[in-house]
Amino acid sequence: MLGEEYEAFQKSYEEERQYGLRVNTRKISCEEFESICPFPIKKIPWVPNGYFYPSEVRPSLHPYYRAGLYYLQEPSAMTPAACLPVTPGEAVLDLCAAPGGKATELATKLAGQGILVANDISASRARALLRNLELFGASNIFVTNEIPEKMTRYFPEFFHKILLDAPCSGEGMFRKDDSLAADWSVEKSENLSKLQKELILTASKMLMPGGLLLYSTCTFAPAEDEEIISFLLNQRNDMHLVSLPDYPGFSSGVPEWADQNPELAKCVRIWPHKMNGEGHFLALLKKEGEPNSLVPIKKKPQIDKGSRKLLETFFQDLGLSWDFQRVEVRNDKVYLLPPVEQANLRGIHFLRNGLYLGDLKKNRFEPSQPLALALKGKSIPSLRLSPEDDRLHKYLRGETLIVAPGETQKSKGWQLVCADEYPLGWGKLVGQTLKNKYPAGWRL
Ligand SMILES: C[S@@+](CC[C@H](N)C(=O)[O-])C[C@H]1O[C@@H](n2cnc3c(N)ncnc32)[C@H](O)[C@@H]1O
Repeated sequence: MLGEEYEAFQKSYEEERQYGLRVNTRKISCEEFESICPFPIKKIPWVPNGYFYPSEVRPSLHPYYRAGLYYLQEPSAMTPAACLPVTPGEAVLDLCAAPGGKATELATKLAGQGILVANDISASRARALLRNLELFGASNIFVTNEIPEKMTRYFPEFFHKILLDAPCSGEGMFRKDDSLAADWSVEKSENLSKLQKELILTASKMLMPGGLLLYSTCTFAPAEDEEIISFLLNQRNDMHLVSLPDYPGFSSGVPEWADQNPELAKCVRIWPHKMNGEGHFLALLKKEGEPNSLVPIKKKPQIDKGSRKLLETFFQDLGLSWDFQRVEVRNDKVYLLPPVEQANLRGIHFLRNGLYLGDLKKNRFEPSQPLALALKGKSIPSLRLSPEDDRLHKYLRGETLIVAPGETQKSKGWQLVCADEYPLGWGKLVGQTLKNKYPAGWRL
Protein backbone atom coordinates (compact mmCIF):
# COMPACT_ATOMS: atom_id res chain seq x y z
CA MET A 1 0.00 0.00 0.00
CA LEU A 2 2.73 2.47 0.88
CA GLY A 3 5.37 1.78 -1.78
CA GLU A 4 8.38 4.07 -1.22
CA GLU A 5 6.89 5.42 1.98
CA TYR A 6 7.01 2.04 3.66
CA GLU A 7 10.44 2.56 5.19
CA ALA A 8 9.37 5.81 6.90
CA PHE A 9 6.21 4.06 8.14
CA GLN A 10 8.20 1.17 9.59
CA LYS A 11 10.65 3.58 11.22
CA SER A 12 7.81 5.40 12.98
CA TYR A 13 7.27 2.20 14.99
CA GLU A 14 10.66 2.71 16.64
CA GLU A 15 9.43 6.01 18.01
CA GLU A 16 7.39 6.42 21.18
CA ARG A 17 3.61 6.51 20.90
CA GLN A 18 1.88 9.86 21.44
CA TYR A 19 -0.06 10.76 24.60
CA GLY A 20 -2.95 13.20 24.55
CA LEU A 21 -5.72 14.77 26.59
CA ARG A 22 -8.82 16.59 25.44
CA VAL A 23 -10.20 19.49 27.46
CA ASN A 24 -13.87 19.44 28.50
CA THR A 25 -14.77 22.91 27.27
CA ARG A 26 -18.16 22.69 28.99
CA LYS A 27 -16.29 22.95 32.28
CA ILE A 28 -13.27 25.06 31.43
CA SER A 29 -11.98 27.04 28.44
CA CYS A 30 -8.72 25.99 26.79
CA GLU A 31 -7.09 29.28 27.85
CA GLU A 32 -8.04 28.75 31.51
CA PHE A 33 -6.91 25.13 31.36
CA GLU A 34 -3.55 26.15 29.91
CA SER A 35 -3.11 28.60 32.77
CA ILE A 36 -3.86 26.06 35.55
CA CYS A 37 -2.52 22.82 34.03
CA PRO A 38 0.04 21.48 36.51
CA PHE A 39 2.14 19.59 33.92
CA PRO A 40 3.61 20.52 30.50
CA ILE A 41 1.21 20.37 27.52
CA LYS A 42 1.46 21.28 23.84
CA LYS A 43 -1.45 21.99 21.50
CA ILE A 44 -2.45 19.27 19.01
CA PRO A 45 -2.63 21.30 15.78
CA TRP A 46 -5.65 19.52 14.27
CA VAL A 47 -7.86 19.28 17.39
CA PRO A 48 -9.04 22.64 18.84
CA ASN A 49 -9.18 21.39 22.45
CA GLY A 50 -6.53 18.63 22.26
CA TYR A 51 -3.06 18.63 23.89
CA PHE A 52 0.00 16.37 23.89
CA TYR A 53 1.55 15.60 27.26
CA PRO A 54 4.84 13.85 28.03
CA SER A 55 4.83 10.09 28.66
CA GLU A 56 6.21 10.40 32.21
CA VAL A 57 3.22 12.48 33.40
CA ARG A 58 0.18 10.71 34.94
CA PRO A 59 -2.75 13.13 34.37
CA SER A 60 -5.28 10.54 35.59
CA LEU A 61 -3.95 10.93 39.14
CA HIS A 62 -4.70 14.65 39.35
CA PRO A 63 -7.92 15.89 41.03
CA TYR A 64 -8.72 17.87 37.85
CA TYR A 65 -9.18 14.52 36.09
CA ARG A 66 -11.65 13.49 38.82
CA ALA A 67 -13.47 16.78 38.22
CA GLY A 68 -13.94 15.83 34.54
CA LEU A 69 -11.80 18.66 33.16
CA TYR A 70 -10.20 16.40 30.54
CA TYR A 71 -10.34 12.98 28.90
CA LEU A 72 -7.18 11.01 28.15
CA GLN A 73 -7.18 10.07 24.49
CA GLU A 74 -4.66 9.21 21.82
CA PRO A 75 -4.40 12.31 19.56
CA SER A 76 -5.58 10.71 16.27
CA ALA A 77 -8.59 9.23 18.08
CA MET A 78 -9.72 12.80 18.87
CA THR A 79 -10.13 13.53 15.15
CA PRO A 80 -13.54 11.90 14.38
CA ALA A 81 -15.52 13.83 17.03
CA ALA A 82 -13.58 17.00 16.15
CA CYS A 83 -14.54 16.59 12.46
CA LEU A 84 -18.26 15.92 13.01
CA PRO A 85 -19.94 19.33 13.11
CA VAL A 86 -22.42 19.13 15.99
CA THR A 87 -24.39 22.16 17.15
CA PRO A 88 -26.42 22.56 20.38
CA GLY A 89 -30.01 21.37 20.05
CA GLU A 90 -29.39 18.51 17.63
CA ALA A 91 -30.10 14.80 17.97
CA VAL A 92 -26.79 12.93 17.91
CA LEU A 93 -26.08 9.19 17.95
CA ASP A 94 -22.81 7.50 18.83
CA LEU A 95 -23.59 3.91 17.84
CA CYS A 96 -20.43 2.14 19.10
CA ALA A 97 -19.62 4.57 21.86
CA ALA A 98 -17.83 2.81 24.73
CA PRO A 99 -15.82 3.81 26.67
CA GLY A 100 -16.81 7.28 25.52
CA GLY A 101 -13.69 8.86 24.05
CA LYS A 102 -15.76 10.42 21.30
CA ALA A 103 -19.17 10.54 23.01
CA THR A 104 -17.78 12.83 25.74
CA GLU A 105 -16.74 15.35 23.08
CA LEU A 106 -20.09 15.07 21.25
CA ALA A 107 -21.85 15.77 24.57
CA THR A 108 -19.58 18.78 25.11
CA LYS A 109 -20.49 20.13 21.67
CA LEU A 110 -24.22 19.73 22.40
CA ALA A 111 -23.82 21.92 25.51
CA GLY A 112 -26.80 20.36 27.30
CA GLN A 113 -29.25 21.06 24.44
CA GLY A 114 -30.77 18.41 22.16
CA ILE A 115 -29.93 14.79 22.92
CA LEU A 116 -26.97 12.44 22.71
CA VAL A 117 -27.86 8.77 22.35
CA ALA A 118 -24.72 6.80 23.23
CA ASN A 119 -24.88 3.06 22.62
CA ASP A 120 -22.63 0.06 23.03
CA ILE A 121 -23.41 -3.60 22.52
CA SER A 122 -21.24 -4.64 25.46
CA ALA A 123 -22.88 -4.23 28.88
CA SER A 124 -19.63 -3.78 30.81
CA ARG A 125 -18.29 -1.28 28.29
CA ALA A 126 -21.62 0.60 28.32
CA ARG A 127 -21.21 1.03 32.09
CA ALA A 128 -17.77 2.60 31.53
CA LEU A 129 -19.33 4.82 28.86
CA LEU A 130 -21.98 6.07 31.30
CA ARG A 131 -19.33 6.76 33.94
CA ASN A 132 -17.25 8.85 31.54
CA LEU A 133 -20.27 10.84 30.33
CA GLU A 134 -21.24 11.50 33.95
CA LEU A 135 -17.70 12.53 34.80
CA PHE A 136 -17.93 15.04 31.96
CA GLY A 137 -21.14 16.47 33.45
CA ALA A 138 -23.29 15.45 30.46
CA SER A 139 -27.00 15.81 31.24
CA ASN A 140 -28.94 15.36 27.97
CA ILE A 141 -27.93 11.75 27.43
CA PHE A 142 -29.69 8.48 26.68
CA VAL A 143 -27.17 5.68 27.26
CA THR A 144 -28.19 2.36 25.76
CA ASN A 145 -26.85 -1.19 25.63
CA GLU A 146 -28.49 -2.44 22.48
CA ILE A 147 -28.01 -4.33 19.25
CA PRO A 148 -27.76 -1.55 16.64
CA GLU A 149 -30.35 -3.11 14.32
CA LYS A 150 -32.96 -2.99 17.13
CA MET A 151 -32.35 0.74 17.58
CA THR A 152 -33.58 1.45 14.06
CA ARG A 153 -37.13 0.58 15.23
CA TYR A 154 -37.03 3.36 17.82
CA PHE A 155 -35.09 5.99 15.91
CA PRO A 156 -35.95 5.83 12.18
CA GLU A 157 -34.35 8.86 10.45
CA PHE A 158 -34.16 10.59 13.85
CA PHE A 159 -30.59 11.87 14.13
CA HIS A 160 -29.01 15.02 12.70
CA LYS A 161 -25.53 13.59 13.27
CA ILE A 162 -24.26 10.02 13.72
CA LEU A 163 -20.82 8.81 14.66
CA LEU A 164 -20.00 5.22 13.74
CA ASP A 165 -16.63 4.46 15.29
CA ALA A 166 -16.70 0.87 14.20
CA PRO A 167 -15.12 -2.16 15.88
CA CYS A 168 -12.05 -2.84 13.72
CA SER A 169 -8.82 -4.80 13.53
CA GLY A 170 -6.90 -1.93 15.18
CA GLU A 171 -3.89 -1.93 12.83
CA GLY A 172 -3.38 1.76 13.57
CA MET A 173 -2.92 1.04 17.29
CA PHE A 174 -0.14 -1.57 17.15
CA ARG A 175 2.42 0.93 18.48
CA LYS A 176 0.10 1.73 21.40
CA ASP A 177 -1.08 -1.76 22.20
CA ASP A 178 0.96 -4.91 21.49
CA SER A 179 -1.99 -7.19 22.20
CA LEU A 180 -3.83 -5.85 19.13
CA ALA A 181 -0.94 -6.93 16.91
CA ALA A 182 -0.87 -10.36 18.58
CA ASP A 183 -4.63 -10.75 18.01
CA TRP A 184 -4.60 -9.70 14.35
CA SER A 185 -5.47 -12.13 11.55
CA VAL A 186 -6.71 -11.88 7.96
CA GLU A 187 -9.91 -13.75 8.89
CA LYS A 188 -10.61 -11.36 11.76
CA SER A 189 -10.30 -8.35 9.47
CA GLU A 190 -12.57 -10.03 6.87
CA ASN A 191 -15.22 -10.78 9.51
CA LEU A 192 -15.04 -7.24 10.82
CA SER A 193 -15.50 -5.93 7.28
CA LYS A 194 -18.82 -7.82 7.08
CA LEU A 195 -19.92 -6.42 10.45
CA GLN A 196 -18.90 -2.88 9.46
CA LYS A 197 -21.06 -3.11 6.31
CA GLU A 198 -24.06 -4.10 8.44
CA LEU A 199 -23.36 -1.34 10.95
CA ILE A 200 -23.00 1.46 8.40
CA LEU A 201 -26.22 0.44 6.68
CA THR A 202 -27.99 0.31 10.05
CA ALA A 203 -26.62 3.75 10.97
CA SER A 204 -27.76 5.22 7.64
CA LYS A 205 -31.36 4.18 8.42
CA MET A 206 -31.31 6.31 11.57
CA LEU A 207 -29.88 9.40 9.84
CA MET A 208 -32.30 12.26 9.20
CA PRO A 209 -32.49 13.69 5.66
CA GLY A 210 -29.81 16.37 5.45
CA GLY A 211 -27.92 14.66 8.29
CA LEU A 212 -24.22 13.79 8.51
CA LEU A 213 -22.69 10.40 9.30
CA LEU A 214 -19.05 10.11 10.28
CA TYR A 215 -17.52 6.64 9.86
CA SER A 216 -14.16 5.96 11.51
CA THR A 217 -11.80 3.10 12.28
CA CYS A 218 -8.31 2.86 13.75
CA THR A 219 -7.12 0.49 11.05
CA PHE A 220 -5.43 0.76 7.66
CA ALA A 221 -7.09 -2.22 5.92
CA PRO A 222 -9.04 -1.02 2.83
CA ALA A 223 -11.57 -3.83 3.44
CA GLU A 224 -12.54 -2.02 6.67
CA ASP A 225 -12.13 1.50 5.29
CA GLU A 226 -12.61 2.53 1.62
CA GLU A 227 -14.52 -0.68 0.84
CA ILE A 228 -17.08 0.04 3.56
CA ILE A 229 -17.71 3.50 2.17
CA SER A 230 -18.01 2.31 -1.42
CA PHE A 231 -20.42 -0.41 -0.19
CA LEU A 232 -22.66 2.24 1.41
CA LEU A 233 -22.50 4.54 -1.62
CA ASN A 234 -23.59 1.62 -3.82
CA GLN A 235 -26.42 0.67 -1.46
CA ARG A 236 -27.81 4.15 -0.91
CA ASN A 237 -28.01 6.63 -3.73
CA ASP A 238 -29.35 9.27 -1.33
CA MET A 239 -25.97 9.51 0.42
CA HIS A 240 -22.70 11.02 -0.75
CA LEU A 241 -19.23 11.79 0.61
CA VAL A 242 -18.41 15.24 1.98
CA SER A 243 -14.85 16.63 2.18
CA LEU A 244 -13.21 16.63 5.60
CA PRO A 245 -11.02 19.50 6.82
CA ASP A 246 -7.69 19.50 5.00
CA TYR A 247 -5.05 19.46 7.75
CA PRO A 248 -1.39 19.13 6.80
CA GLY A 249 -0.49 15.45 7.25
CA PHE A 250 -3.96 14.04 6.52
CA SER A 251 -3.78 11.60 3.58
CA SER A 252 -6.63 11.23 1.09
CA GLY A 253 -8.54 7.97 0.77
CA VAL A 254 -7.40 5.85 -2.16
CA PRO A 255 -10.07 4.94 -4.79
CA GLU A 256 -7.83 2.18 -6.22
CA TRP A 257 -8.02 0.35 -2.90
CA ALA A 258 -11.76 -0.15 -3.43
CA ASP A 259 -13.97 0.18 -6.55
CA GLN A 260 -12.09 3.11 -8.18
CA ASN A 261 -14.85 5.60 -7.27
CA PRO A 262 -12.90 8.92 -7.38
CA GLU A 263 -15.14 10.29 -4.59
CA LEU A 264 -13.30 8.01 -2.13
CA ALA A 265 -10.42 10.51 -2.21
CA LYS A 266 -12.60 12.60 0.16
CA CYS A 267 -11.91 10.06 2.93
CA VAL A 268 -8.95 10.70 5.23
CA ARG A 269 -6.28 8.34 6.54
CA ILE A 270 -3.90 9.30 9.33
CA TRP A 271 -0.53 7.58 9.08
CA PRO A 272 1.85 7.55 12.07
CA HIS A 273 4.83 8.51 9.88
CA LYS A 274 3.06 11.66 8.67
CA MET A 275 1.49 12.96 11.87
CA ASN A 276 2.10 12.89 15.62
CA GLY A 277 -0.59 10.30 16.21
CA GLU A 278 -1.50 6.68 15.63
CA GLY A 279 -3.31 5.30 12.57
CA HIS A 280 -6.91 6.25 11.79
CA PHE A 281 -9.44 6.40 8.95
CA LEU A 282 -12.39 8.80 8.59
CA ALA A 283 -15.18 9.41 6.10
CA LEU A 284 -17.99 11.99 6.32
CA LEU A 285 -21.25 11.21 4.51
CA LYS A 286 -24.36 13.31 3.95
CA LYS A 287 -27.93 12.21 3.31
CA GLU A 288 -29.88 14.27 0.81
CA GLY A 289 -32.85 16.34 2.01
CA GLU A 290 -33.73 18.93 4.58
CA PRO A 291 -33.33 18.28 8.33
CA ASN A 292 -36.12 18.81 10.90
CA SER A 293 -35.84 20.42 14.31
CA LEU A 294 -36.49 18.42 17.48
CA VAL A 295 -39.72 18.92 19.43
CA PRO A 296 -39.17 20.30 22.97
CA ILE A 297 -40.30 17.97 25.74
CA LYS A 298 -43.94 18.49 26.71
CA LYS A 299 -44.64 15.92 29.42
CA LYS A 300 -46.75 16.41 32.50
CA PRO A 301 -44.42 16.55 35.53
CA GLN A 302 -43.91 12.94 36.69
CA ILE A 303 -43.56 13.76 40.37
CA ASP A 304 -45.98 13.90 43.31
CA LYS A 305 -46.49 17.07 45.36
CA GLY A 306 -44.63 15.87 48.47
CA SER A 307 -41.54 14.81 46.51
CA ARG A 308 -41.59 18.03 44.54
CA LYS A 309 -41.59 20.02 47.77
CA LEU A 310 -38.56 18.06 49.03
CA LEU A 311 -36.68 18.73 45.81
CA GLU A 312 -37.61 22.39 45.72
CA THR A 313 -36.41 22.87 49.29
CA PHE A 314 -33.12 21.13 48.57
CA PHE A 315 -32.41 23.07 45.39
CA GLN A 316 -33.55 26.44 46.74
CA ASP A 317 -31.02 25.95 49.52
CA LEU A 318 -28.33 25.68 46.85
CA GLY A 319 -29.74 28.55 44.79
CA LEU A 320 -30.88 26.22 41.98
CA SER A 321 -34.19 25.54 40.23
CA TRP A 322 -35.31 22.91 37.71
CA ASP A 323 -37.79 22.70 34.88
CA PHE A 324 -40.17 20.23 36.57
CA GLN A 325 -41.60 19.25 33.18
CA ARG A 326 -38.34 17.37 32.72
CA VAL A 327 -38.26 15.72 36.14
CA GLU A 328 -39.16 12.04 36.37
CA VAL A 329 -39.19 9.76 39.44
CA ARG A 330 -38.62 6.04 39.06
CA ASN A 331 -38.28 3.82 42.16
CA ASP A 332 -37.52 6.89 44.30
CA LYS A 333 -34.70 7.88 41.96
CA VAL A 334 -35.07 11.32 40.42
CA TYR A 335 -33.99 12.10 36.85
CA LEU A 336 -33.88 15.23 34.73
CA LEU A 337 -34.93 14.03 31.26
CA PRO A 338 -33.24 15.34 28.10
CA PRO A 339 -35.00 18.51 26.88
CA VAL A 340 -36.51 16.93 23.75
CA GLU A 341 -39.53 14.76 23.04
CA GLN A 342 -38.44 11.12 22.74
CA ALA A 343 -40.17 8.24 20.99
CA ASN A 344 -41.86 5.47 22.99
CA LEU A 345 -38.78 3.78 24.43
CA ARG A 346 -40.50 0.68 25.85
CA GLY A 347 -38.37 -2.42 25.28
CA ILE A 348 -35.07 -0.65 24.67
CA HIS A 349 -32.30 -1.60 27.08
CA PHE A 350 -30.88 1.56 28.61
CA LEU A 351 -28.60 2.51 31.47
CA ARG A 352 -29.56 6.17 31.79
CA ASN A 353 -32.15 8.59 30.42
CA GLY A 354 -31.06 12.15 31.27
CA LEU A 355 -29.26 13.30 34.39
CA TYR A 356 -29.63 11.26 37.57
CA LEU A 357 -30.35 13.98 40.17
CA GLY A 358 -30.52 11.89 43.33
CA ASP A 359 -32.67 9.79 45.64
CA LEU A 360 -35.85 10.48 47.54
CA LYS A 361 -35.48 9.15 51.07
CA LYS A 362 -37.93 9.47 53.93
CA ASN A 363 -38.47 13.25 54.31
CA ARG A 364 -35.28 14.21 52.50
CA PHE A 365 -33.51 14.25 49.16
CA GLU A 366 -29.95 12.99 48.66
CA PRO A 367 -28.13 14.46 45.66
CA SER A 368 -26.25 12.16 43.28
CA GLN A 369 -22.62 12.08 42.16
CA PRO A 370 -23.51 12.85 38.48
CA LEU A 371 -25.41 15.93 39.68
CA ALA A 372 -22.30 17.20 41.50
CA LEU A 373 -20.29 16.82 38.30
CA ALA A 374 -22.93 18.58 36.20
CA LEU A 375 -22.96 21.69 38.42
CA LYS A 376 -20.76 24.75 38.33
CA GLY A 377 -18.89 25.12 41.63
CA LYS A 378 -18.66 28.89 41.28
CA SER A 379 -22.35 29.48 41.93
CA ILE A 380 -23.07 26.85 44.60
CA PRO A 381 -22.15 26.63 48.29
CA SER A 382 -18.91 24.70 48.27
CA LEU A 383 -15.68 23.82 49.93
CA ARG A 384 -13.00 24.87 47.48
CA LEU A 385 -9.62 23.32 48.07
CA SER A 386 -6.41 23.79 46.15
CA PRO A 387 -5.26 20.61 44.33
CA GLU A 388 -2.16 20.75 46.55
CA ASP A 389 -4.31 20.50 49.71
CA ASP A 390 -3.86 17.00 51.08
CA ARG A 391 -7.53 16.98 52.10
CA LEU A 392 -8.56 16.65 48.44
CA HIS A 393 -6.80 13.31 48.15
CA LYS A 394 -8.32 12.27 51.48
CA TYR A 395 -11.74 13.22 50.11
CA LEU A 396 -11.18 11.17 46.96
CA ARG A 397 -10.21 8.20 49.16
CA GLY A 398 -13.51 8.50 51.05
CA GLU A 399 -12.18 9.97 54.31
CA THR A 400 -13.93 12.48 56.58
CA LEU A 401 -12.47 16.02 56.48
CA ILE A 402 -12.01 18.65 59.13
CA VAL A 403 -12.95 22.10 57.90
CA ALA A 404 -11.84 25.39 59.45
CA PRO A 405 -14.47 28.08 60.20
CA GLY A 406 -15.07 30.23 57.12
CA GLU A 407 -13.72 27.69 54.62
CA THR A 408 -17.21 26.88 53.38
CA GLN A 409 -19.79 29.43 52.22
CA LYS A 410 -22.59 27.62 54.07
CA SER A 411 -22.13 26.77 57.74
CA LYS A 412 -23.93 23.40 57.64
CA GLY A 413 -25.50 20.79 55.36
CA TRP A 414 -24.77 19.78 51.78
CA GLN A 415 -21.67 21.27 50.16
CA LEU A 416 -19.94 20.64 46.86
CA VAL A 417 -16.32 19.66 47.39
CA CYS A 418 -14.25 21.28 44.63
CA ALA A 419 -10.69 21.24 43.32
CA ASP A 420 -10.37 25.02 42.99
CA GLU A 421 -13.84 25.80 41.63
CA TYR A 422 -14.38 22.44 39.88
CA PRO A 423 -16.79 20.05 41.68
CA LEU A 424 -15.61 16.56 42.62
CA GLY A 425 -18.60 15.40 44.67
CA TRP A 426 -20.72 16.07 47.76
CA GLY A 427 -20.01 16.38 51.46
CA LYS A 428 -22.27 17.17 54.42
CA LEU A 429 -21.04 19.61 57.02
CA VAL A 430 -21.85 19.01 60.69
CA GLY A 431 -19.93 21.42 62.93
CA GLN A 432 -16.35 21.39 61.64
CA THR A 433 -16.67 17.85 60.26
CA LEU A 434 -17.41 17.25 56.59
CA LYS A 435 -19.01 13.84 56.11
CA ASN A 436 -17.73 12.27 52.94
CA LYS A 437 -20.42 11.58 50.31
CA TYR A 438 -18.04 10.60 47.50
CA PRO A 439 -19.52 7.24 46.37
CA ALA A 440 -17.55 4.07 47.13
CA GLY A 441 -17.42 3.06 43.45
CA TRP A 442 -15.78 6.39 42.48
CA ARG A 443 -13.06 6.47 45.16
CA LEU A 444 -9.31 6.29 44.55
C1 LIG B 1 -13.63 1.26 18.42
S1 LIG B 1 -14.55 0.84 19.79
C2 LIG B 1 -15.38 2.33 20.18
C3 LIG B 1 -14.52 3.35 20.87
C4 LIG B 1 -15.31 4.56 21.28
N1 LIG B 1 -15.97 5.17 20.14
C5 LIG B 1 -14.43 5.58 21.94
O1 LIG B 1 -14.02 6.55 21.30
O2 LIG B 1 -14.17 5.45 23.15
C6 LIG B 1 -15.82 -0.11 19.10
C7 LIG B 1 -16.97 -0.46 20.05
O3 LIG B 1 -17.92 -1.19 19.27
C8 LIG B 1 -18.56 -2.11 20.12
N2 LIG B 1 -19.13 -3.16 19.25
C9 LIG B 1 -18.60 -4.32 18.85
N3 LIG B 1 -19.45 -5.00 18.07
C10 LIG B 1 -20.54 -4.24 17.97
C11 LIG B 1 -21.78 -4.41 17.32
N4 LIG B 1 -22.07 -5.48 16.60
N5 LIG B 1 -22.67 -3.43 17.46
C12 LIG B 1 -22.41 -2.32 18.19
N6 LIG B 1 -21.25 -2.12 18.84
C13 LIG B 1 -20.34 -3.07 18.71
C14 LIG B 1 -17.48 -2.60 21.06
O4 LIG B 1 -18.04 -3.04 22.28
C15 LIG B 1 -16.61 -1.35 21.22
O5 LIG B 1 -16.91 -0.68 22.43
